[in-house]
Amino acid sequence: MTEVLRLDHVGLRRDGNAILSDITWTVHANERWVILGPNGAGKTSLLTIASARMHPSDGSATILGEELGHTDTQDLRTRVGLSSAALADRIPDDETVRDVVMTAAHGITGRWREDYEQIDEDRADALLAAFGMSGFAEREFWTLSEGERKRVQIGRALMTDPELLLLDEPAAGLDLGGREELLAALTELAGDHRSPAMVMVTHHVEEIPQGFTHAMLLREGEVVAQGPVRDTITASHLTQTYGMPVELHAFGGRWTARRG
Ligand SMILES: Nc1ncnc2c1ncn2[C@@H]1O[C@H](COP(=O)(O)OP(=O)(O)OP(=O)(O)O)[C@@H](O)[C@H]1O
Repeated sequence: MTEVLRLDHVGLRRDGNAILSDITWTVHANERWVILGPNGAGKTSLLTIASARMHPSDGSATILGEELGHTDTQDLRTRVGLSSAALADRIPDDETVRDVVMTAAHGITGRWREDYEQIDEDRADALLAAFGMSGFAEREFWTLSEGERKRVQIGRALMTDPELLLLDEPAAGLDLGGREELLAALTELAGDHRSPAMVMVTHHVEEIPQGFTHAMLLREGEVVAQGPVRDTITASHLTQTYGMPVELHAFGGRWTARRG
């Protein structure tokens, strides 16, 4: 299966601190990864490298066959879909929902004088429909609820038909109903063979959608465990990752965790 992402001994340093250390990781086209780890473990930093928005300090990162540092990252970024709080914060308040999705075609937030074709508008509308947001296309983004915003952001991340989809805490801030709806949408996306490779960061094993195939556990910038989801999401690995005894239960293809 095609390799979409390969990190070889990647390290990241800021102000003399190691944020990521010796990360070696490969993602293939048919894989759906979940990344878990405590606050500050380096999850967002890892996605920032995987989305070609930051270069590693050590090692090499190859995204869709292009090695960072030896390629035009502007082009590469349009081939990687990213949904993150940092990106959502850059969306102007008065941007319409359709434009939030459509402007991803130009890799920007905030519609200005770019040219869009009917096909762009049709794709944006189809993505909004796929995430149950058809009736919201003309609304201003700021008027949406947190759950509605999250769904629009994932639609936006898919606008360029990316080969790699990165979701940073897509269920953060959602209520129970909103979370379950989003998980259903992600489960459907994960199960569709036309979907891109997916990597999702989350804080909760409860938020791992069914159909996710692989997991990585990070602690203090280092990999504690990675591999097929059933071998990786274990009580013993979570105990190591969070530095406290963790009790893990599986029920109907979903997990739940608490202090053991
Ligand atoms: N530009 C920067 N300069 C200095 N330190 C940074 C920078 N960016 C991130 N860090 C630090 O790197 C560490 C990892 O941050 P990162 O956001 O990747 O973690 P995370 O696992 O996503 O955390 P959270 O779960 O809280 O979102 C943190 O200690 C953070 O303070």
